[in-house]
Amino acid sequence: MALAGKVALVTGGAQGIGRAVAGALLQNAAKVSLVDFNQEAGEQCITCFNQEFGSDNSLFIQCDVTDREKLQDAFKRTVEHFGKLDIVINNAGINNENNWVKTIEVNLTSVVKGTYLGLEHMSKEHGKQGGVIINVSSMAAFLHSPHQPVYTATKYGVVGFTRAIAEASEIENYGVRINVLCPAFVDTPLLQSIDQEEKMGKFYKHKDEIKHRMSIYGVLKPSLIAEGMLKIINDNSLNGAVMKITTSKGIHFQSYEPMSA
Ligand SMILES: NC(=O)C1=CN([C@@H]2O[C@H](COP(=O)(O)OP(=O)(O)OC[C@H]3O[C@@H](n4cnc5c(N)ncnc54)[C@H](O)[C@@H]3O)[C@@H](O)[C@H]2O)C=CC1
Ligand SMILES: CCCCCC(=O)/C=C/[C@H]1C=CC(=O)[C@@H]1CCCCCCC(=O)O
Repeated sequence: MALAGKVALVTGGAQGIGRAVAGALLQNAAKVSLVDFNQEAGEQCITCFNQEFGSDNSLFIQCDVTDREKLQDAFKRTVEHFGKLDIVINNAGINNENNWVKTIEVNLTSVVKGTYLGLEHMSKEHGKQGGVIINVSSMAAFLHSPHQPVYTATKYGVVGFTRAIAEASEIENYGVRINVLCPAFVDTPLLQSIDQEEKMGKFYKHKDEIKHRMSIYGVLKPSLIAEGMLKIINDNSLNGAVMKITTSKGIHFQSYEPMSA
């Protein structure tokens, strides 16, 4: 998919990985709708994007992705503002083992809802033109963290859901490619949650073990994750792909044995 003129909706787009991929999309002449519940970060981000890329190419919508009606409205407002939708990046995520119900709601339930909303606005079954959806998981889906069991579960779930709905999209000819991206540790504010007992709960005592893993595996730059996302968007052959991004191997893909009878 050529990016110029394309419209992308990015959840969690106000900071971290979401902001990085939004900036990369704007640099390639796409238009972006940032859906984030952090009003201050969203306004600050949009101010920067408007200065760098012009005020007609970015939109900030304050929205908690766990509020289904507000998320549905965010998609509707994005299409009303830009006239169409081509790319959805379900990126918003948290690390909160203390409030693990919320973690499931943000990291998994909202990714499912965002995927279905993306299909509503892009799928040929709804008379639309097709598009691309990227769901953000984690390398925790391959190297589980004993100190983040629910975070790990949500990221496993995002991989499984994405692979399944991608095959459904192919079978039903939705015209929408759906892929999942699994980064290792990335240098974003999310990592601050490791030092927050209110987020880590009873696993807080293991924070130094997580930091030790970070020292072993390294910490990636958000720009590399954005590079991986653009690769997925630009490669029309990718559907149901599981992209992994690590310090040791860079951007690569998980391979799976064909399903046996
Ligand atoms: N930072 C890391 O080491 C890694 C992050 N990831 C995943 O990447 C994604 C992005 O994470 P980061 O950029 O690192 O985090 P971040 O905390 O820097 O940014 C996340 C953004 O999502 C927003 N957000 C959180 N909950 C929301 C909600 N309920 N509604 C709307 N917006 C909400 C936040 O306001 C923030 O702007 C997440 O899914 C995370 O699990 C995956 C692997 C590693
Ligand atoms: C800690 C809060 C933010 C969580 C970010 C995240 O998703 C972390 C994932 C890590 C959890 C357990 C792990 O060890 C995950 C990283 C695994 C990296 C594996 C790299 C392997 C390699 O380089 O070959």
